[in-house]
Amino acid sequence: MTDPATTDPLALHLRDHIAEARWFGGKGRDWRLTSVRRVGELPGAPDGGRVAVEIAELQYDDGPGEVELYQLPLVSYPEAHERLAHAFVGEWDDDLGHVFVYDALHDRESMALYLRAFAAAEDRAPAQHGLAFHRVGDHELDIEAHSTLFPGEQSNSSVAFGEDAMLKVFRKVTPGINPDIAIHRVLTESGSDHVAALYGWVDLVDDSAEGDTVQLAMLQQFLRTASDGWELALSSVRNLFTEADLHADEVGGDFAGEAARLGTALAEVHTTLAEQFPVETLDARAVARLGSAMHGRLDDALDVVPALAEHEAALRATFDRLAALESVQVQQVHGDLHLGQTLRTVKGWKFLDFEGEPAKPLAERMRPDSPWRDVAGMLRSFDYAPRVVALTSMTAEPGGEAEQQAYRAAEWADRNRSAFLAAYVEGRTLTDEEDALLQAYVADKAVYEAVYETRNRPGWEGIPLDALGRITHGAPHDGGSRA
Ligand SMILES: Nc1ncnc2c1ncn2[C@@H]1O[C@H](COP(=O)(O)OP(=O)(O)O)[C@@H](O)[C@H]1O
Ligand SMILES: O=P(O)(O)O[C@H]1O[C@H](CO)[C@@H](O[C@H]2O[C@H](CO)[C@@H](O)[C@H](O)[C@H]2O)[C@H](O)[C@H]1O
Repeated sequence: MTDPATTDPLALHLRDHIAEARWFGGKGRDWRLTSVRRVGELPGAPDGGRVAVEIAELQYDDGPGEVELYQLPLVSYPEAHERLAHAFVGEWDDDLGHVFVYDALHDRESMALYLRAFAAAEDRAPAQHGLAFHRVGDHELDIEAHSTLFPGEQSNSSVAFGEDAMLKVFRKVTPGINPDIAIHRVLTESGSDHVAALYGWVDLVDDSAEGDTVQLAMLQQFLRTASDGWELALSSVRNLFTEADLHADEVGGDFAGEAARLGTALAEVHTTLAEQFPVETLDARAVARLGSAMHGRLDDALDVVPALAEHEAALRATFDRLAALESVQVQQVHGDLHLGQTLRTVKGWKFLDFEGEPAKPLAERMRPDSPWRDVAGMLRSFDYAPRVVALTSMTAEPGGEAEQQAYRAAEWADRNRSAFLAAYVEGRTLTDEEDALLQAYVADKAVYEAVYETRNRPGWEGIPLDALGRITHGAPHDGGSRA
């Protein structure tokens, strides 16, 4: 196929735009832009311009024909706009004449069109211009609110509307149900206190998308005054580290109360998800497959992180213990939980980003899993927080500050893991089966992290590797509450 980037001016400019975008997940890989398709337009015209949603299809040439779709809302104006210079995509001729094209998420006029389209929509709204805007609940949107693009966008782009609402525009899109929208919707409609309420979403309704809807964006409550759980945990650790003579339970910034509240909140979310989505019992064969999947991930990880070999035998025994269980109950879970996916508000903890692991195919992300996967994700995060503070602040003197900090890091992690877990299970002791599941999920996550850190944050791989050293030597609170 001819690379459209060599012929079409839009594609030519989009290729560079995508390559440099922070949300583009294929950086460093060998890829081509195979098509760009205009799938819809926003009703209304800002300053004689047009806001259109383009879907770019990318093909990776370094793997077995992998294809990805990326969403680009673009605004075309007949004149250049200096205020949008930082969001400039390119200029070319199209049916509007000569146009100056910008990333619409940076443009208040364009984002106001989104807000108005939501305000005009009702649930199950018919598609307009290829896009269908849906509403949930009866929250009255502040349609005068100005938009502000969130700094530090990662896999997606989020825009706040004043203090009222937040639009998350999914960048990499896949035909089918988006778990973030589906789960937020169910939790909102069932009155859960532990998510930012869903106000609406946008679908692309398009025959050429092989009959499948593509979910493009979601609008939700903006938790303006909320604090990021990861940042709160880091500042609690810093407090501990500055009080050299005090223990974790004696310093002002002790996090254990918050950790316990997080445990309770997660248990409540799991209960609601179990009520609202199907719950299944995996039989012995399916459980064995769960164990095999963990072995398989370890096989792959060993190629990337040779240091894992030291823990291989013990890890395999941990996975075999899970694989030997007669049955396992599975349900809808978060799937990618860590402290960075939590926000503390005056009304308690909220969980964010129910997209699951972005690297997994969509169908797999909505597949029921054990709730212990989410618990394990949080336990790993409590291990990370003090290690990250120590890594970024310690002076590595043997026998000096470094050793003392390592000791205190372990103390902080133990205290908060225990508080979280005890609250999650309401103080009871884990059964043998639960312990086997939790140990296996914690180990599986740490193996994943060893690969993630090796690829993304060299210097941090010691965090999961040290944890694996402890886990495989039976440390009590790294993955269980029974010892
Ligand atoms: N409803 C909300 N209100 C306020 N801030 C939010 C809200 N949802 C997410 N955020 C902030 O935006 C950041 C990115 O959100 P997230 O859902 O994790 O997006 P992404 O998929 O891009 O990672 C979060 O770290 C959080 O700080
Ligand atoms: O935020 P994502 O859902 O894309 O998750 C990826 O990035 C995370 C890092 O931001 C990574 O999480 C790991 O590091 C965190 C500290 O930065 C720590 O709290 C987590 O426990 C640890 O797993 C996550 O693994 C990766 O998938």
